[in-house]
Amino acid sequence: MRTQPGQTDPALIRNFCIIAHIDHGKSTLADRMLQITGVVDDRSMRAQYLDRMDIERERGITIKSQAVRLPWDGHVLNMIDTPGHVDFTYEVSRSLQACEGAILLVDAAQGIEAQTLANLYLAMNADLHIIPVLNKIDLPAAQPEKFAEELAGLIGCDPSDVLKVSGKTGVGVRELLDHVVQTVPAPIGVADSAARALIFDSVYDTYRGVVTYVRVVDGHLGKRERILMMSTNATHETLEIGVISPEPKVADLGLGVGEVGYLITGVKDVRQSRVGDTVTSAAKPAKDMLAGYEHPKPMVFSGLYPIDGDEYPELREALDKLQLNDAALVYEPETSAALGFGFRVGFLGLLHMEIVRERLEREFGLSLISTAPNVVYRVVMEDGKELTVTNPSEFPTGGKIAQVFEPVTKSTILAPAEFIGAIMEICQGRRGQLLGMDYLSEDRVEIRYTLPLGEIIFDFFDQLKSRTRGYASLDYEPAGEQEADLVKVDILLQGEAVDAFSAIVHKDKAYGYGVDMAKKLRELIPRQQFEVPIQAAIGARVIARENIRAIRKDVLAKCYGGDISRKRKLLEKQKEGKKRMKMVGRVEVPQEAFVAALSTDSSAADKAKK
Ligand SMILES: Nc1nc2c(ncn2[C@@H]2O[C@H](COP(=O)(O)OP(=O)(O)OP(=O)(O)O)[C@@H](O)[C@H]2O)c(=O)[nH]1
Repeated sequence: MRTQPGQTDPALIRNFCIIAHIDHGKSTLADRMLQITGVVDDRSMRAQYLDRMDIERERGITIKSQAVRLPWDGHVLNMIDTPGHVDFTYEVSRSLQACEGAILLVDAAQGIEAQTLANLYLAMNADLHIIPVLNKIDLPAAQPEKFAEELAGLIGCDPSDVLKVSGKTGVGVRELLDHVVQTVPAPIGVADSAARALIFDSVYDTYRGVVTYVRVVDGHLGKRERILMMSTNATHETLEIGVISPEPKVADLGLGVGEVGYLITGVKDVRQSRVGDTVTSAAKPAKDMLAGYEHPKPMVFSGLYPIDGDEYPELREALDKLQLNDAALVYEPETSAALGFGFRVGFLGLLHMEIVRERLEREFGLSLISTAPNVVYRVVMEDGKELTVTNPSEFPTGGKIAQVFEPVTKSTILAPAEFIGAIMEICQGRRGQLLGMDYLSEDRVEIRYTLPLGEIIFDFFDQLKSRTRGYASLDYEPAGEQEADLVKVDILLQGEAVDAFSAIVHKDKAYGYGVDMAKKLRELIPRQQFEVPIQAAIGARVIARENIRAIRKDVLAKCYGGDISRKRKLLEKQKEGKKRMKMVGRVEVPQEAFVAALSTDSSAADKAKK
C-alpha cells in the first residue's frame, strides 16, 4: 500500500531514530536501510547518503540531523538522524522528541561507550521505546554475546532480546526494520485541533533559503498556509511542504498527525526558524507551544583574528554567512592590541568551535589565529554588582572582587578498568570531584565526576585519550556553577601586557601557566636589538620571568665588498619579514609566535621555532 503524505493513517506511521556513540556505525546502518527499503537504488547508493556536508563526510561525523521517509511492509517509517556529539545535546533531545522509538546501536567489538549512555538517558527521558542493537557483527573482533549481556544489563532486558546486525553487509537489517514496525508505538495526536509541529532541525540552503524539518504533533499543516513560529511570533508564508525520501518530494496534501517532513518559507536565516520551536497556523493558532524550547547558549568563547589584518572584512562576511546555517553561533567585534581587529565568538563546545574554525578556513579560505578558549564566568563585586565575563580582558583587576563563579559539568568517563588510576589522576589534577563509579562488566567501568567546564575545554580530552591509549570515552553535561578561586594571569613583554595571552586560571595553576607561557615565548620570539623581559603577573604581582637577550641583527654583516644590488635585496627581504611581525610596544613578535604560543598542539610550536 502506498500512502500519500497528509493522509497517512497515524496508526501506520513509525517515527524512530538511531542513537549511538561516534563511529559505532549509525550512518552506515542508515544507508543500508535506505537501500533495503528501496528508497535509494543500488546504483545511486553513495556511502553515507545522509551526511551531506563535506566536513561531515571527511570527519565521519554527523552534525545536522535529517529525516527520511522509508516505506516498509505497508507502513511509513520516518528515520530521524541525530547528531552524535555532546556539543549538540539539545539538538539531539529535539530529534528524540520527534520520535516514539530509538535504535540504540552499539559496536559489537567495542561495547557501550560514554555517548551510548548519554544518548540512552536522553531517549529514556523522552519516553522512547528502546531497541537494543549490536552492530558490526561481521567483524572478527566482535563479541556479540559478551556485549549483548552488557547492553541487556543496562536497559533491563534479556540478552536474547538484543538484535544483532551488520550495517556493512546488511545482515539482520530487514529483521530490525520489521522489529521497528512491530514494537515502536504509532504516533498519537489530535487530528482536528489547531496545528502544532515541532522544529527538530533547520538547515540553510543556498538556493532555497532555510529548510525547516518538522514533526507534526496535532492538526495539519497545509500547502500555501501562513504559519506562525510560537517562540518569536513571526509569521511566514509556506512556499513548499514535503517529505524527504531521500530527495525532497512535495506533499500536495500537506502533513498530518505524526508525520515528519520539511517546510520552506523563504526565510533566509536559521535563527528565524529555531530548533525546538513550535510551528502553528497563523489563521488558527494553537494555544500552547510544545514543551522544552530552549535558546541555544554558548558555553565556550574564543577570539578569532585574521592572520592577515586585511582579511577582517572577509572574516566578518564569512561569520555572517555561517550564522545563516548555525543558530548557535554568536559573535561580536573585538579588538586586541596584539592581534588587531577580530571577533569574540561563542560556541556550544569544543567540537562546535573546531568545526566553525575549520569551515572558516576551508570554505572561505581564511587563515586565522584563535586565542585560548575560555568559559563564561560570573563575577560578583564587593559592591554587589555582577559581571558576566566571556573574555579574560573583561576580568576586573584589583581587590574588589567578592566571588567568582565558573560553570561545572557532570562528566561520565567509560574505560577499561585498568585505567581507573590514570583517569582519577587526570580528573583530580583538574579539580574534579568523584561522584561515583560503577562496573558495567568485569573489566569496564563508568566513572562520574563533577569537573569545571574550564578544565575540560583545555586539552582534557587529548590527555584522557593519550593516558588511556584511546580507550576512554567522555561525555559531559552542564551542571550549574560553583564558586572558585580564579585569577587573571597577564603576560607582559617589556612591561606591556599582551592581551591575547591573558588567561583566567585557578589560583593553584596560575604559577604553572605563567612559567610555561614565559618559557614558550622566550623560545618563540626572536632576539631583538635590546633585552626583552617576559613576565607573568597577577595584577601587579610578577609570578614568573624570562629574558630574551639582546642581539644586534645586522643583515648586511655577511656582505663584505660593495655589491649594492645584493645589499638591496637583503634589505628588501628584511622589510618583507617585518610585515609579518606585530609590534607589542617596541617588541617585534612574529605572527607565528602568536599562533604557536596559543596552540596547545606542540607540533605547531616546534614548527614555529624552526
Ligand atoms: N565491519 C563493519 N564496519 C562497519 C559497520 N558499520 C560501520 N562500519 C564502519 O565503522 C566506521 C564508522 O561508521 P559510521 O557509519 O560512519 O559511524 P557513525 O556512527 O555514523 O559515526 P558518527 O556519524 O561519527 O557518529 C566506518 O569506517 C564504517 O565503515 C559494520 O557493520 N561492519
